[in-house]
Amino acid sequence: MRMDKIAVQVNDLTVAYHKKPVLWDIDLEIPSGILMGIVGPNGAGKSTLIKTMINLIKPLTGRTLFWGEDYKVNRKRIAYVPQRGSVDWDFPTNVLDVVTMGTYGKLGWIKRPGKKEKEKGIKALEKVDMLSYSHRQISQLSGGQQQRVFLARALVQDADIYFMDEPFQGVDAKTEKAIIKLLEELKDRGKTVVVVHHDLHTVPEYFDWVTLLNTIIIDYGPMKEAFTEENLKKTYKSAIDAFYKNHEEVV
Ligand SMILES: Nc1ncnc2c1ncn2[C@@H]1O[C@H](COP(=O)(O)OP(=O)(O)OP(=O)(O)O)[C@@H](O)[C@H]1O
Repeated sequence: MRMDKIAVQVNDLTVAYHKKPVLWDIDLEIPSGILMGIVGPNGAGKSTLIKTMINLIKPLTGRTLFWGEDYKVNRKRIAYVPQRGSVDWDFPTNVLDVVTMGTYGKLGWIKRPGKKEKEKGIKALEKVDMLSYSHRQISQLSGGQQQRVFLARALVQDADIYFMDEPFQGVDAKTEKAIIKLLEELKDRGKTVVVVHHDLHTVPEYFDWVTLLNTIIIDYGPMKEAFTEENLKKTYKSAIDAFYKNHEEVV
């Protein structure tokens, strides 16, 4: 694969919490311009993988390169939408402010968002159908609305790579459709989109690449090649075994 076609390169990445490895010797190459799902059972290390790639967690070994360079060099080109549950929604701020704050990556820390940034924020809110909530406190939003606000915030950043940790969690079917449409639009504009996803049924429909993770990488690649029954069995085997062990008395 040519270097300029690879957006992200992960080498020998091992991560542990309290000395217990949760990611083991991860090697992964993500080409530019794909829409990729990361799947695996609960606790497989999906969120940890994304967070480690973008320097939020320090690995024991290994590193991640973006377009062949360190994360720090490319910080402004990388957007991250965390899991909704990991954010303090009681923070006293309104929807438009949260969204315009997404432009900080471009503004630097000192400058406050001005008229131009506000206009960008409004456009993004319009795109996710949340404009009428722009002055609402973020504590007064439903789960699906929070998710849309986060998406708008990522959109104003106008990054080249988007990492999203379970963007469909707790949203209704209509919002899910709207989000997937946006992700496809990003891809059509040449962006790289990486999404932690839970629902195996929708994986082939939503994404064109998939990574199967369970502490180690089981496989990754184009959907047809990687999303096979055998790979799925390998990925979920320990989870299935654990389920039957816990339910021995009832099965
Ligand atoms: N801050 C932390 N301290 C200690 N252990 C952690 C921490 N964060 C995650 N873990 C553990 O690391 C493992 C991987 O967690 P991670 O959240 O990356 O998995 P995941 O695949 O995203 O899970 P899920 O699908 O349930 O969200 C789990 O066993 C989890 O309990």
